[in-house]
Formats: sequence, structure tokens, C-alpha cells
Amino acid sequence: MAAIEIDGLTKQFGDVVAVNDLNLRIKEGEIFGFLGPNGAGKSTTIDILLDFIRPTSGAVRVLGHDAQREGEFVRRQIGVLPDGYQVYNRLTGRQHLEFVLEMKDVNEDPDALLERVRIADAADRKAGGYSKGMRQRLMLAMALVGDPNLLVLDEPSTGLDPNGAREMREIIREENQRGTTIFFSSHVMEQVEAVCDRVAIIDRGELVTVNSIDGLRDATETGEVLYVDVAELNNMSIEEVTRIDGVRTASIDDGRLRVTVADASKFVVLNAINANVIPVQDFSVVESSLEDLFVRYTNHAQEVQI
Ligand SMILES: Nc1ncnc2c1ncn2[C@@H]1O[C@H](COP(=O)(O)OP(=O)(O)OP(=O)(O)O)[C@@H](O)[C@H]1O
Repeated sequence: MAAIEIDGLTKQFGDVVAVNDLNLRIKEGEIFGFLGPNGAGKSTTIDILLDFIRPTSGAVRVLGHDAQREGEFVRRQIGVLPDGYQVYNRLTGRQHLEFVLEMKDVNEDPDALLERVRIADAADRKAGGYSKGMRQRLMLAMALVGDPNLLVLDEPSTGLDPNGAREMREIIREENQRGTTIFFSSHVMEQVEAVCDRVAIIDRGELVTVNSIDGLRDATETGEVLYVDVAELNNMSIEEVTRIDGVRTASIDDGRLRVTVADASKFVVLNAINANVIPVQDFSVVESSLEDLFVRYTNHAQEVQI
């Protein structure tokens, strides 16, 4: 059984087609990243999955149940970390969990849940005094009540510092190792790259690709970026590099020449730069980050947020 099955999903808001004939299968046990630039249709898809809004056409099954006809049942089966959450400032961390435990009629130790998200030592503090990262972990602990088989995380690392984001990744991995399927939306490329088994990229409501990170790299013409140290860079030399056979893009990145290569040897390109444009002092080859791939797939460089 797939954890999530999305079939021919379309959602229109008046003239705006937010999601257009989306088909997607998320397997049980996966960590699945749902990526797309702003306005791509990620939140709309998640809202349909949770039956907060109804699709124009198409169907969604979550853990084998129809998300629309059995919406309430589905919501009880899954844990959700919503985007734009709010804590109750005057309640402690433990009180937040006690509230959810009672609502869901679940008998679990709130402290053990807080331990899982590493804020057990702040159990008796009021959540109003928690940092952003601690609030996010508290929300995650609330999502973990009842040990759901599926976690839906909407932008789980937004606003977290690098340590907070790393810890969030570790918690996600730990929960996945307990057998939980994880579906998370993000436009934080590094986060997705570090933790996901597979990703789907959507753009303007349409599925652009679904693949593993390595698969995405293999499917593009080149998975590598060439960084070249040269004495002096200007727009003229960038122009000239762009005209070299096999060069797909050339730009200036942090004082270095950044070149992506298509259907050509990197060394042939390097030689051509050295011989015909500007002497090469040093170079390095870096595998494409998911961000590079994302930009290539969606062609919306300006909309990528990190
Ligand atoms: N209630 C609504 N009424 C009208 N248009 C809407 C509504 N909700 C979403 N849209 C439109 O649908 C499209 C998809 O929006 P959605 O919020 O799903 O994108 P997203 O991928 O989650 O974006 P972001 O990363 O910015 O949160 C956008 O063009 C948006 O303006």
C-alpha cells in the first residue's frame, strides 16, 4: 500500500489553476520531499491531503483511505506540522502535550514525547518563552502524539538556524527509522537534499519530475559545476566563456568563474578558457546541489529561497 496516492488532482481557484492533474505515489517508509518555488501548489496539495480544502477533480488516498470521504479519520491517523503554527504562550510544553493527548484520547508520557524532540528540560517552561526552534520542536512533538504512521511537515525548518535545521533533520531521520513515512514540503534545498529518499518538484501546479537526488543528477546532462579561479573577471570574459563549445552557463560566483558544462569534457572546456579567454589559476569541480537541479528544472532562479 502506498502511504499517499494522488491521482489526477486538480484545484482551481477561479481562474488560477493551483494544482493541475497531479499524480504522485509516496511509498510507505519513505522520506519524501515536495519541492517547488513560491506559488507552485505545495500548500494547496497538502491542504487537500488533510481535507482542509476540496479538489476541483481527482482523488487522494492517505494510508489507504480516501482523504475527502474519510477526512476526519485520515487526520487522526497522521501527524501534521503545519506552516505558520502558533503556540499558546501561557501554557508550558508539557501542558501543550497533555492537551493533545486528551484531545486524541491517547495514553502516552508527555515527557517521553518532549524527549524525542529534545526539549524535555524545558517541559515546565511556558511556551511563550521558547525560541522559534523550540516552538517548532514542540509542534513536532504534538504531531507525534499517537505514533502516527505518516508525518506531514510543511516547511519544517523555516526560520531555524543551521544547528536547529540539523537537529530537525536528525529528528526526522529518527522518526523515519521508527517506521514513519515522512512527506515534507520545502523550498530549502539543502534540507531536502540531506534527508530525502526521493523528491518531487512541482512548478505552476504541474509535476516537473519525481526522482531520487542521484536520479535527478543522472537525468540532467551534467551533474557537475566547474569553479575556476582566474586573475581577473569581467562581463566580457563571461561572454567569451559562454561562447565556448560545450559551455551551458557561465557566471561570476564569489569572485570565481562558475561554469556548467553540457556534452563536453570539463578539461577541454578548462583548456579553452585558459588558452582563449583568461589564464586559469586553479579550479574545482563540485557536484550539482539540489538547488542547481531545482533551478534547472523550474528555471526560476530568482524565486529560489534559501
Ligand atoms: N484560497 C486561494 N484563493 C485564490 N488563489 C489561491 C488560494 N490558495 C492558493 N492560491 C493560488 O494557488 C497557487 C498555488 O499556491 P500554494 O499556496 O499552493 O503554493 P505554494 O507552493 O505552497 O507556495 P509557497 O511556497 O509560496 O507557500 C498560487 O498562485 C496561489 O496564489
